[in-house]
Amino acid sequence: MDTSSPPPSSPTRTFSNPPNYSFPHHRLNRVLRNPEKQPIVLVACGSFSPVTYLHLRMFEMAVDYVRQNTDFEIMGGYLSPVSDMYKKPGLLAAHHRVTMCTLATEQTSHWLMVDPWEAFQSYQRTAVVLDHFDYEINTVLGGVQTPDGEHRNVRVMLLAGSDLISTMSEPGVWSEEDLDHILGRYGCFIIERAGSDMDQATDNLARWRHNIYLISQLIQNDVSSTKVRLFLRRGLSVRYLLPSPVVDYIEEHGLYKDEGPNASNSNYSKHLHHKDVEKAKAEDKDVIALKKT
Ligand SMILES: Nc1ncnc2c1ncn2[C@@H]1O[C@H](COP(=O)(O)OP(=O)(O)OP(=O)(O)O)[C@@H](O)[C@H]1O
Ligand SMILES: O=C(O)c1ccc[n+]([C@@H]2O[C@H](COP(=O)([O-])O)[C@@H](O)[C@H]2O)c1
Repeated sequence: MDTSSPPPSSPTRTFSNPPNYSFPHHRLNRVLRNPEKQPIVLVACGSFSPVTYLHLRMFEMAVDYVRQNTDFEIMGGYLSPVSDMYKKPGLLAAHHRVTMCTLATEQTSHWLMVDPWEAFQSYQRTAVVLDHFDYEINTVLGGVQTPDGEHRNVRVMLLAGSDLISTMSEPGVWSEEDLDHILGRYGCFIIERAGSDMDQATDNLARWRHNIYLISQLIQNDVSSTKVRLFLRRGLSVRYLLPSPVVDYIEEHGLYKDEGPNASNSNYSKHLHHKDVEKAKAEDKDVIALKKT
């Protein structure tokens, strides 16, 4: 890794903030431990309906990978739950998803944060979300410092599962310009996901290979929010699949007892990925299996 390469400059976009919004940075490390390293921040975009231990584990896997294989230093990590306007089936209202992510990060982690910026407004493309982080961290906060007080810009990087990255090769889901922005300018860490071939997922993204870091799952975990929602609908326990405060919150508020507001939403077809079709098929199989019990 060439740490002398210039960090991405702040974008020229203007951003619309939700009412009463302030960028969370209470756990952002503002001083590099090692001045030779390039400071980065990890951003995971997704539905988080609900957040699971696997979503949190993705960050820990990235920490180990970064320490062992790169010249980066991680200054912070963020979950960025998607807007209600994404209208994906099973997508619970943003305030519940943000609260669950906040419970999970504040009560089980010392360094992860939740940014509600995209959740509480109209749908924002991932390229715009990453620009928002770049703007807040490098332009508004002024980046970070070395132990000697030298300024450094922080590189924002996407953290995603291999199912999400494989949608980047599917026609009509992501714009070419946005892919170049996300993978060319920022870069990403991809966590292997059961049922999603990592090499196939990145085959068509070869021109950005230098900015794509593939992380194998050494302990396989195929928990998904879809399966958790299915269990909850069937009255099955999800304890120890999700952080306890999240399970308690779901129980207290009686969440996920039905299929949710977007169950048969045809508008979502714009975003309907191959992986969702596969998941829907798997869910059908699981329902049949559960009915037999
Ligand atoms: N088991 C997993 N292995 C690797 N990555 C995962 C896993 N579960 C989720 N992710 C990643 O976490 C991010 C957020 O995912 P998301 O909220 O869509 O979770 P999900 O479990 O895939 O949800 P759903 O089942 O509702 O589609 C995405 O980048 C996704 O690829
Ligand atoms: O920016 C895009 O064009 C784009 C296209 C498809 C998906 N995304 C983002 O990827 C995430 C996918 O979440 P999910 O739950 O559908 O796996 C979510 O944060 C979306 O906003 C983003």
